[in-house]
Amino acid sequence: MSIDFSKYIASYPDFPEPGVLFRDISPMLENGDVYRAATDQIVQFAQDRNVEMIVGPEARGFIVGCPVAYQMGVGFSPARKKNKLPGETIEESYGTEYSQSSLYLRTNAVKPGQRVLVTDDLLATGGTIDATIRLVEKLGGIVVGTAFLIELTELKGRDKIKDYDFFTLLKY
Ligand SMILES: O=P(O)(O)OC[C@H]1O[C@H](OP(=O)(O)OP(=O)(O)O)[C@H](O)[C@@H]1O
Ligand SMILES: Nc1ncnc2[nH]cnc12
Repeated sequence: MSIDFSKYIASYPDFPEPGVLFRDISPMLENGDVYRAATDQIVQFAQDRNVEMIVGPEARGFIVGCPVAYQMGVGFSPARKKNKLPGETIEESYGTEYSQSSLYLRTNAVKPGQRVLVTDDLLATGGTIDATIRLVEKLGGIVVGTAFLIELTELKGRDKIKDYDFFTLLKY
């Protein structure tokens, strides 16, 4: 059965601030068959690249990366916002369509030479995923792929990650 995934994305103008058309993945997550089918496509992409570890940024990167990690039997490490991760961490700052922030990763999250998939729900300006990739590479990980549910093509986030293999389910 082929699924029209676009039917499971809700669009909200002027959220969280004027001028932003927010693409919400909640309807996709709320339908078990659709969430699983979307996850399966990313699992296939990751298996083709012999992924050994997954890293995703807070918060929606967890929603995409964790079921893929579970299905593949590999680890998942969260890249988190300020004051969320205890212990020794590394930091990268970044900007997005509507925020300026930093992400942190545990220094033990990734082993040097490990093949890492970086996941998020949506690629917009690419600031978030670029910071996540920099964190992984600082630890010596090899980013063998980036995977999203949605790419907002007008915001040209792909330009920031053109050196990396890329998967997206949907484009707007
Ligand atoms: O490509 P970019 O311009 O960086 O934008 C994409 C990022 O923005 C959203 O996260 P947000 O910062 O809203 O955090 P959240 O997942 O905690 O809601 C989204 O989930 C991506 O992580
Ligand atoms: N337009 C958008 N919709 C949903 N999440 C986003 N993150 C950044 N831009 C977004």
